[in-house]
Amino acid sequence: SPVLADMAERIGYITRVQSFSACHRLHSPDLSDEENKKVYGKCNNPNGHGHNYKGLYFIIDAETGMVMNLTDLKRCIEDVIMTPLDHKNLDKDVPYFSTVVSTTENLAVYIWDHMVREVPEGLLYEIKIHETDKNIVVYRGE
Ligand SMILES: Nc1nc2c(c(=O)[nH]1)N=C([C@H](O)[C@H](O)COP(=O)(O)OP(=O)(O)OP(=O)(O)O)CN2
Ligand SMILES: [Zn+2]
Repeated sequence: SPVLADMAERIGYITRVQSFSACHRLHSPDLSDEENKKVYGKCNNPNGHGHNYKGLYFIIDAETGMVMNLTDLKRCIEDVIMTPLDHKNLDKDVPYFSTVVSTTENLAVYIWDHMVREVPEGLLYEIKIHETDKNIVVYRGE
């Protein structure tokens, strides 16, 4: 019997939430010190600051009754998020952010670009990062 009736007409979404901690400083090498201070304000403080980020990863649609096996998704998240980012200084430890400002928008793009290679084609729907309880960024690969 089919794992899910008329699957072709249905789209399911799953989310796996993963928290990770990292520190950073918002600073663009393309701007002067004064411009950096003006654009990024307190987040340009040379000492940096930390966040407990919370990321949510939505994957869509499949033929197996599972959108994607959550055990496989957990492994992808480990490789894409936890190993390179958790307990790291984003600006110093992650080569990508040596030239790209470590805003949450850019972090979402970084995670999308790396995650999209690891999951079956077309399944990654959205990266949503909670930088703080109030600051939330969504990126859908557009
Ligand atoms: N567009 C963006 N703006 C800001 C980003 C960002 O990634 N994208 N990041 C920061 C800082 O990193 C900062 O840590 C967040 O600052 P703030 O808004 O002050 O954080 P809170 O939610 O903790 O603020 P409350 O004081 O609790 O309101 C800044 N801007
Ligand atoms: Zn910050």
